[in-house]
Amino acid sequence: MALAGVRVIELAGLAPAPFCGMILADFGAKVIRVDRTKVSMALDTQARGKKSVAINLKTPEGVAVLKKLCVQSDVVLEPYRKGVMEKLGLGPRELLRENPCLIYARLTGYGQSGSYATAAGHDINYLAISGLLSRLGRSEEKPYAPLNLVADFAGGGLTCALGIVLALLERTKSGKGQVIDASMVEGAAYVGSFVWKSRSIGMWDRPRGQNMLDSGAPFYDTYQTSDGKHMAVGAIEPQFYRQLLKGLELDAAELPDQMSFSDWPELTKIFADRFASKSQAEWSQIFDGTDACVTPVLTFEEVSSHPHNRERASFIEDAGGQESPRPAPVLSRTPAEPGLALDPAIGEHTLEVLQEYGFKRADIDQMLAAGVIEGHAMKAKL
Ligand SMILES: CCCCCCCCCCCC[C@H](C)C(=O)SCCNC(=O)CCNC(=O)[C@H](O)C(C)(C)COP(=O)(O)OP(=O)(O)OC[C@H]1O[C@@H](n2cnc3c(N)ncnc32)[C@H](O)[C@@H]1OP(=O)(O)O
Repeated sequence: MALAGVRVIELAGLAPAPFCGMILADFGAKVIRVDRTKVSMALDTQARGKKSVAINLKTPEGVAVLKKLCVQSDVVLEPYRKGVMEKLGLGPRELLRENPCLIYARLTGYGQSGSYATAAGHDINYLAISGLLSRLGRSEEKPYAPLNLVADFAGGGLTCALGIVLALLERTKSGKGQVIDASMVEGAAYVGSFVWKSRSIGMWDRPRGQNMLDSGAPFYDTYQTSDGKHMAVGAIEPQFYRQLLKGLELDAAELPDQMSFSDWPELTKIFADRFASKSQAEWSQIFDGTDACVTPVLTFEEVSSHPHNRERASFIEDAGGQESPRPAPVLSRTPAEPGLALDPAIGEHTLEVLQEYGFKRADIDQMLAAGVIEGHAMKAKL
């Protein structure tokens, strides 16, 4: 796998950093998640392929253990508020001094500088400050955050993973590590570059929810079918739009022009009436195999059995029978090989990992007894 041999220490976090760690693990890195002690359940639902060690960082011994793990690794991924790692004596200055090859990734909402740097926040706040949230939502409605996908995952975890991979690549030339300041505000804004930069061609001149790609256009929206399901329509280009009209059995000559903004609400009603006349399965049969850019809106229960997804094996099942998406993209020679085992319990690999990193068994036992670290026992308590 592409990242085989890369050792990552991931400090347990809420959602973006765990996703970043899972991407690295999916593509072959050895990712060790550092959990707290005395917690009964991991909140990390993105733990595929990771190992878990439980360390109490409120003890000097615990901090020393983490330091030893970090300086022997390639990457440290930390999801805390600015200043937390410095307070522990584990800031980038300290760790890079001991291991100049270390890549130190800091994944936060607001970044390491600026007046919001130490403020608490979540995806919706970062999205708001990026400007993007103001553009999301339907006409005459308040801004609407599309789950926590944009800032936490696209602008956060994924962008941070890109930063880590870039730093690993650069390190092959310079031999040096570096610090990655991954701000979810900036990551989200960057993911939104198209929106920013396509203002120059008038793509977003109209209010929220009245533009081509924000549910303003009748040919780029979802429609309810007679069985209460939905179809997604993305027929932008004229040749595809013609096929949409053909499938809907509508005559272009009797309709307003596709790009007549003022007629979009009327056209949307016409399309809505048509879609409401047949079931999702009937519309799928009509549009499958055409270039009308019309597809059924599938539920999570339906995706893996859809022929296209099934043919590509786009979804995988873990040992507990839970389905999830296969890692993307697919690399031809060194594809990801996602672990299918159940997610690690907290501290499941403490002993194994510490021994691998050079700790003596007697020292491990002494730290276990003192509550500095926790091991397998936690699994039984879950
Ligand atoms: C009813 C509630 C149920 C909750 C269920 C949750 C289910 C998951 C839901 C996922 C929702 C995802 C949402 C939508 C998101 O947007 S997640 C993104 C959140 N934002 C970020 O990650 C940005 C960066 N992080 C932060 O800004 C902050 O960490 C935070 C998220 C605001 C949380 O702040 P806060 O809890 O005060 O923590 P921090 O200031 O980071 O400090 C962490 C403290 O914990 C300590 N710590 C860490 N590891 C250990 C350890 N192993 N052992 C002992 N202590 C540990 C650190 O030392 C630090 O302590 P201290 O410096 O405060 O004394």
